[in-house]
Amino acid sequence: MLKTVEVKNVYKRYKLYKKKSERILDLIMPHKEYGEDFFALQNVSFDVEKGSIIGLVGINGSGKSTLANIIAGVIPTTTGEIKIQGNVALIAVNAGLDAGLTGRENIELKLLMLGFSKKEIINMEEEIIEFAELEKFIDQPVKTYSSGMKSRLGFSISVRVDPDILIIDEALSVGDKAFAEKSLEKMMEFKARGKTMFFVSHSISQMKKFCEQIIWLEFGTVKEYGKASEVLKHYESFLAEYQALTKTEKKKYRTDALNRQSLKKEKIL
Ligand SMILES: Nc1ncnc2c1ncn2[C@@H]1O[C@H](COP(=O)(O)OP(=O)(O)OP(=O)(O)O)[C@@H](O)[C@H]1O
Repeated sequence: MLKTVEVKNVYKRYKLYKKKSERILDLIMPHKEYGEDFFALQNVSFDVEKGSIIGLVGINGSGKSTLANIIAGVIPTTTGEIKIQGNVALIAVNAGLDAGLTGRENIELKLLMLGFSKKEIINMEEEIIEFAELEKFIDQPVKTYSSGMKSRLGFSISVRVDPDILIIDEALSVGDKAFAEKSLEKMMEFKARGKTMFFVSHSISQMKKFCEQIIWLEFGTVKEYGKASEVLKHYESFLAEYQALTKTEKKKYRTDALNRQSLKKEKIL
């Protein structure tokens, strides 16, 4: 089978600064290493076959959005390799929308950037506005939109553009139920057409309905990758155990993991 996404030994490091002055010092004197290294992703590797529907799960801060953004090319890796066959669209709240422009201007800008002609844009525009249910508001600045409206606009542009790989990051959780159902139908259509899709959500029931495989991230590393029914079963029992911890135990669990994410990786990076 053809691989559409290959992720190899990917690390993503963020610098955490205690004070603004530290950030500035780090910029002007990088050799002194101000700030603390924090690895949102550590040694992440996996392959995805064309037409797969992959769910990304993990508790808050486990690195799902970071990974989604890296696959979409929105942010770079620190080290590691990403190979993508085809074009990718990321749907996330606010992703790729310019808040100062109107909804219509955002549609036009995005389509122009993707290389569509003026004539094609005119044809696509009305369909996008209708699907997003934004008719009356389309000429208002995006900064006046609710998060549901932004998510509807982002979703509608991305699906109309018809990408080879579609990444949906929690986008459905902010819209209303009717739009979520309409979007799910659209995603089913994509699935039937053999597109590759990544789906980030905290909703296990949506994952069960939709995904064939699951990547479970835990504090920046891949804990499990495999058949959805199996990985979700393990993830659900982990969640039950985690939720049963006392507040202090939960805090310790998170602190220990966060400390592991801050360890120096000098040999690798
Ligand atoms: N720009 C940044 N600078 C510093 N740390 C960051 C930055 N972006 C993300 N992080 C950290 O990286 C880790 C992973 O974040 P990410 O948003 O990918 O997690 P997530 O699994 O999507 O979380 P959630 O389920 O809460 O959306 C978190 O600890 C987060 O605080």
